[in-house]
Amino acid sequence: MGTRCEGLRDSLSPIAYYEEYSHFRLDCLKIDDNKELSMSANEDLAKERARCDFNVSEITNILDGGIERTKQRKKIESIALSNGKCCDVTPEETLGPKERYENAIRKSCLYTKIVKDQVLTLTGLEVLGSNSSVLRRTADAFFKDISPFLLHLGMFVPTIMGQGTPEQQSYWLPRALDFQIIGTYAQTELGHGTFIRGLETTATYDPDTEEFVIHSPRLTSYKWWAGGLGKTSNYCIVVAQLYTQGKCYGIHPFIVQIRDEDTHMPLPGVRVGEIGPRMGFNTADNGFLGFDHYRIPRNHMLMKNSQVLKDGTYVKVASHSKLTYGTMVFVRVMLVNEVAFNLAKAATIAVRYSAVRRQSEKISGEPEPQIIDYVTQQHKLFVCIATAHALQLSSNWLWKTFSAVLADMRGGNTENLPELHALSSCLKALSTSDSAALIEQCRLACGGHGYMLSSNLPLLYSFVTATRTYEGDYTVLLLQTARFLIKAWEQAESGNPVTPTVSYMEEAVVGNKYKWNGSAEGIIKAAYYVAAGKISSSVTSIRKRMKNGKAFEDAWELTGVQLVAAAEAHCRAVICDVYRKETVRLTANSSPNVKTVMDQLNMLYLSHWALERTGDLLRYTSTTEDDIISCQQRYEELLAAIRPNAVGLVDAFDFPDEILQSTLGAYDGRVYERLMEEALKSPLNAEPVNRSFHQYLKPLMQGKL
Ligand SMILES: CCCCCCCC/C=C\CCCCCCCCCCCCC/C=C/C(=O)SCCNC(=O)CCNC(=O)[C@H](O)C(C)(C)COP(=O)(O)OP(=O)(O)OC[C@H]1O[C@@H](n2cnc3c(N)ncnc32)[C@H](O)[C@@H]1OP(=O)(O)O
Ligand SMILES: Cc1cc2nc3c(=O)[nH]c(=O)nc-3n(C[C@H](O)[C@H](O)[C@H](O)COP(=O)(O)OP(=O)(O)OC[C@H]3O[C@@H](n4cnc5c(N)ncnc54)[C@H](O)[C@@H]3O)c2cc1C
Repeated sequence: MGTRCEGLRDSLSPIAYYEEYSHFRLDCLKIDDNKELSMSANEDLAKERARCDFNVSEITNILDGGIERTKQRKKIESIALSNGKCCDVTPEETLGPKERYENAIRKSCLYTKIVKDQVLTLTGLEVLGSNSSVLRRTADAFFKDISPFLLHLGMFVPTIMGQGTPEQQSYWLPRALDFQIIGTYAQTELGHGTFIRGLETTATYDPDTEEFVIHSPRLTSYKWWAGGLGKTSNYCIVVAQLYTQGKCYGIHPFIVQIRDEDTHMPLPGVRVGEIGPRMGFNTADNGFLGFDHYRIPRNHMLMKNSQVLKDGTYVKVASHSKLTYGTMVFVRVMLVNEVAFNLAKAATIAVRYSAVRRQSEKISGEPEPQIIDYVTQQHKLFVCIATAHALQLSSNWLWKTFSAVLADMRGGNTENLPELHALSSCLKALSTSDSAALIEQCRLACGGHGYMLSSNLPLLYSFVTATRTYEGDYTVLLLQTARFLIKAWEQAESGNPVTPTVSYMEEAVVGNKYKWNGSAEGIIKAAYYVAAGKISSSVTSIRKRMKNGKAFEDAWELTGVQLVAAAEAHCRAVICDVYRKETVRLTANSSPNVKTVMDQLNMLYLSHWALERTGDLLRYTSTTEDDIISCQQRYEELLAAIRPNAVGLVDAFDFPDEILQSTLGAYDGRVYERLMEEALKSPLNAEPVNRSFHQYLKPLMQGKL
């Protein structure tokens, strides 16, 4: 049998090998008819569902944005899931890097075809319309890691939409949306990611040929990181320093063809490849890209915000200098939704597993309790459910804000752009950071089994932790928000009006201390006072340092730790506020039990953060130790109140098993059976004896090495 397994690899292509391989590995181990692998659902989970006291689909509808949207989502999911072979026969994580990439391309094409042929035609939807989050969610039934097409839809297409003229859009968008070309977004270089004004790739206009010459002058100017760049894309957005008539006009976006549309060979003057193994994103062929005096037509510069005329004259069209950064703002807004979705998956896995898993003894001799009955476990898990709600509702609110500012800008009004930039920066920073930390908390809450890739928690973590870095690093984005906050504080101090999200400053600049009251509104107000206190302390530090002779830039830099904390506190207060208001608004017509459980989750989130920040509350408000004690007591009561509904709450996220892709989190709770089934798929189990025994172990053990 072992010989049959070993011989097969040589005779088949890698993918065929892996598909074939899985069919007989069970007979290699002779356990394909193992009677112990029960097919019945877990009884504990069934009991949990029976004790849930609210209507699960009501909360599903709230999270989806209404009953009609739930229906639409389910329709799209069922079309996609019933077509095509969603899941891998062999887990993708057991494949080698090349096979894994090839498999990801196979699945991306399969999914794209299903979407194009069936979802779009049947439902009349647009790929990037209001249902993009549903397409993104459904895609997870096909990919455990990342599709190499993510950057095409996530950044290449949005950049053309946001930065191209109407003519450019009508030329490029139909080809891109029909997947006749596949693109990515190459901005970051080996030497610079954060400081984009320092990018080194040049685009020099040549009026004689009406072309731009794209060039990478040195190693550090090589583009680095773009997803789908290594092997998949034949076009990309390249962000480069624009030179015309001997002058540099700063960074601008260009559409650059990098591979032949027929042969897919890199074009002369283009050096492109994949950057090598990474902590995650291993199926996304993140790439490098360099140019040797590579020429592109003049009209491949995206010219909505500024233009280079045929004679080389530079014309600025946009009224705001930072509109070139528009794609980043758009993606930051999208990412809040993205991480809320991934956190909801992790919470579903960990809560269901915690209802199935029994461990230790609470009382000697008694049956082992479900681990979800330990209050410490509830403390780890329920905040994850609450945070997923908080981020989902904040993301919907941010999207509305983004759309309103975009509409204003279409009419030439960029007045609200700074506030949008400050908001999207801090919400991106905090949502990605919180989600990464809480997904890791879910993994830890699942003990040893959480460490299995088949639980899907490590993959979720490796994906989400990257979101904290890409599209603007956490610290860097909070410092951007801090710039806005400090200016707003100075405006409030001098009695000038400030924008809505910082209106709390008008009251706080007077210097009153806020008296704690444990209501939801009271905690939110206290959170705003903490933010105001931290902003005020930062302003004082900067002024003191400047008084002592420091230049503003140095004083700012030396106050950096406080500024980041101030921006974090501001953003936390905004999330608390939005989460509260949206919960009240969205449950106004809900049944009483739905209202109650949504309110409990909301209060849990607010109390959790009050307790996490007791030092700040004691410092910046009139909160007393007794107030903290009663807040702690309320928090523990909430854990107990939520406990019976915990499984119902994660069921309300409504993830089909195909999307969750987790041995620990499946709806039926057959955790141990699934763990064994997945273990048996390990390539190492395809043969009873591995050849390394004969090559190395046996000679070592017999002293013949
Ligand atoms: C159909 C088939 C399907 C197939 C299968 C596919 C599966 C998918 C399915 C569906 C998909 C649907 C789509 C879903 C999308 C989901 C999400 C998408 C995920 C995409 C993955 C992305 C991967 C990663 C990509 C990247 O990382 S790209 C690179 C990003 N890089 C950065 O973010 C760099 C960060 N740096 C900066 O932003 C800036 O340099 C800076 C830090 C802001 C500093 O800039 P600088 O010019 O130096 O400014 P300052 O001097 O600091 O400030 C001056 C001034 O400007 C203001 N400012 C700065 N930025 C902005 C801005 N953006 N807007 C407005 N104003 C800005 C700043 O506040 C200052 O103002 P003041 O002077 O007034 O203070
Ligand atoms: C998985 C993944 C996918 C990516 N995909 C893409 C893509 O498709 N296209 C693309 O163009 N790019 C992509 N990137 C690159 C990404 O946008 C950058 O890595 C990110 O913007 C951070 O920049 P950096 O790597 O230069 O970090 P750095 O800026 O070098 O940061 C390193 C450290 O320095 C600190 N730091 C930097 N500047 C300051 C400052 N002013 N003040 C205080 N601290 C500072 C940071 O906080 C951080 O701790 C991707 C990255 C990853 C990890």
